[in-house]
Amino acid sequence: MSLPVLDLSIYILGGAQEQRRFSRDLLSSFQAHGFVKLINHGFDREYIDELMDWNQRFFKLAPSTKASISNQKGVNPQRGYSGVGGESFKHFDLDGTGEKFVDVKEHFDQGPCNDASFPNQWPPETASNDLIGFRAFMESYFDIAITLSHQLLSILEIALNVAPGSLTSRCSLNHNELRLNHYPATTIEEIRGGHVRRTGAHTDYGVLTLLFQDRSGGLEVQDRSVPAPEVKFMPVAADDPYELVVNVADTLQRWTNGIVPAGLHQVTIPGSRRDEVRGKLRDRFSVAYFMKSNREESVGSLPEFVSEKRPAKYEHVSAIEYHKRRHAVLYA
Ligand SMILES: O=C(O)CCC(=O)C(=O)O
Ligand SMILES: [Fe+2]
Repeated sequence: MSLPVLDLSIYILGGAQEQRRFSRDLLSSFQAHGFVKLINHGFDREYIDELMDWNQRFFKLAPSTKASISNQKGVNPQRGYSGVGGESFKHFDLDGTGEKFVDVKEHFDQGPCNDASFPNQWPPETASNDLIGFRAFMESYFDIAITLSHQLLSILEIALNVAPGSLTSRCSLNHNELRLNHYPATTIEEIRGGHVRRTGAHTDYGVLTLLFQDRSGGLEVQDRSVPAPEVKFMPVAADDPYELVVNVADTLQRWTNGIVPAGLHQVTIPGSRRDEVRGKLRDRFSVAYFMKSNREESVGSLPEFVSEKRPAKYEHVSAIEYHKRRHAVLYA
């Protein structure tokens, strides 16, 4: 089975009927998989190539340069560089052994420009480190992704039959986050060995996540056709790095009172190599943009989605408090 691929230009250029159909298709893919793939999303190929190029250039920086902008470990939103082993999604320990896994990835996290509460940390840009223009590009990507994420959320409002702005107004401050991921080269043996992974199974905390991935493969989403309590995953094809992978995250699940559940996902051995017992895995790059709620907004069930038949499942807690609670587990 593969994820539905939707063409956003059908919505943008279409009439009312095409727009309604697109919004229904978006919602139904989210409900079936927690995920969808988009083409004609507005980012052209050169721009995505450039994004992936900056991603590679950032991680080629000297370890001491990356360390000079280290993220301060803790519950706050991440800013700057995190090295291998910084995170471990132990709480989604699906085999129930309670053992700690190390996620073999390094990442760079960025929040809104001029965020006084959680300021960004930028690497020095010099001719010798090949990074001149990094910050300007990353800030431009952050801004364009704001527009796209709002557009997708407003399309979902149509499908969910709620008033325009019911969801998007809760994201008006764009307290979003952008992450560059680098998974260093490893081996199949090491991952099969059990204590090393790329990214353990998890859901994202925000509203929607927009992801570009290179051609390496390894991203998997939960196969919801398999009944609980069993959890099985299916690979997300990685043959087209220009497709945008979009997934539902916790806040949207909570706001909609479980009507649009967050997509559980992980990064592991690529699907095409699932049957191999040994061999090298080349390094992998991805860029995740997390659309998030305004920090002080509640991430409890919204009244629009609560009824006598469907009582509220999610308590009212602010988005920033929710983020901190999830983060506390992440670094546990
Ligand atoms: O690298 C990927 O494809 C997924 C990354 C991811 O799940 C995340 O950064 O939250
Ligand atoms: Fe994720």
